Amino acid sequence: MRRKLAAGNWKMHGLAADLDQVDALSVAHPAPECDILICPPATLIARMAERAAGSAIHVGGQDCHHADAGAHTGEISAPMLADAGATHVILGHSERRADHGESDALVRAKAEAAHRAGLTAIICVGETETERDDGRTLDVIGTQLSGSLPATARAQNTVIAYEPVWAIGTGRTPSAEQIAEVHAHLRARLVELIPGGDDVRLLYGGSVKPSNAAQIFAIPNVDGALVGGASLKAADFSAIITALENA
Ligand SMILES: O=C[C@H](O)COP(=O)(O)O
Repeated sequence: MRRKLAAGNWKMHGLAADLDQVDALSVAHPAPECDILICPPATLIARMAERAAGSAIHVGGQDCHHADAGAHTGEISAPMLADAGATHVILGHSERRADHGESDALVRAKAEAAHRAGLTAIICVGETETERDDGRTLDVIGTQLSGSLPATARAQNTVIAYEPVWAIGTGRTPSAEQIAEVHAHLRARLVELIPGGDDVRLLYGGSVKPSNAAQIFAIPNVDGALVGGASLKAADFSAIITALENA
């Protein structure tokens, strides 16, 4: 039985005053029937981890370097994230793949670094609109998965997030059939690629909101969500968490 996961990605949003959201969520969900994770910008990780101590809320990073330490100005390593109180890290988000040219091989190296530091890697995959229109979605997703997944990946340290690039921040979502097709494909590939692949959690991400969460969580092989915009407001993220608990 895979425990569900509601993960919020704050992206480049959030100042100290926004840490109040953690208090609101921990009051609303003192003993949730799913895992709850917030990935704030790096500047807030340590303070958020302190704020979340004793609650059911986990804190994660949005990226890490593939090396544990070194002369890499501006970068943050996986051991640093763990030291700050993070338990998870998002890797290979399409915004990083697009903005920073991150390849599957680099994402894989980062995931290995995350595992060395004891972090759970949330590895993102997703097709562009052109790739979907060309009928290449499953090929693209399969290639990203096999290229980004390190040999160290197991259900205990790895989560896969399917995020169609065209659905991120757009208000558009794939049909239930389209999500089900991709998640079934990911599940089959995971079973082939790693021991215990059937137990790896698969998240959907891309314009998840309180109004569509229950419908998305009813889709087979959807074990939770990676939520962007709607995770910035505690009331909206709380409603999504509740939908996941009830799924
Ligand atoms: O990491 C989160 C995703 O990019 C989804 O973002 P969104 O919920 O704002 O569409």
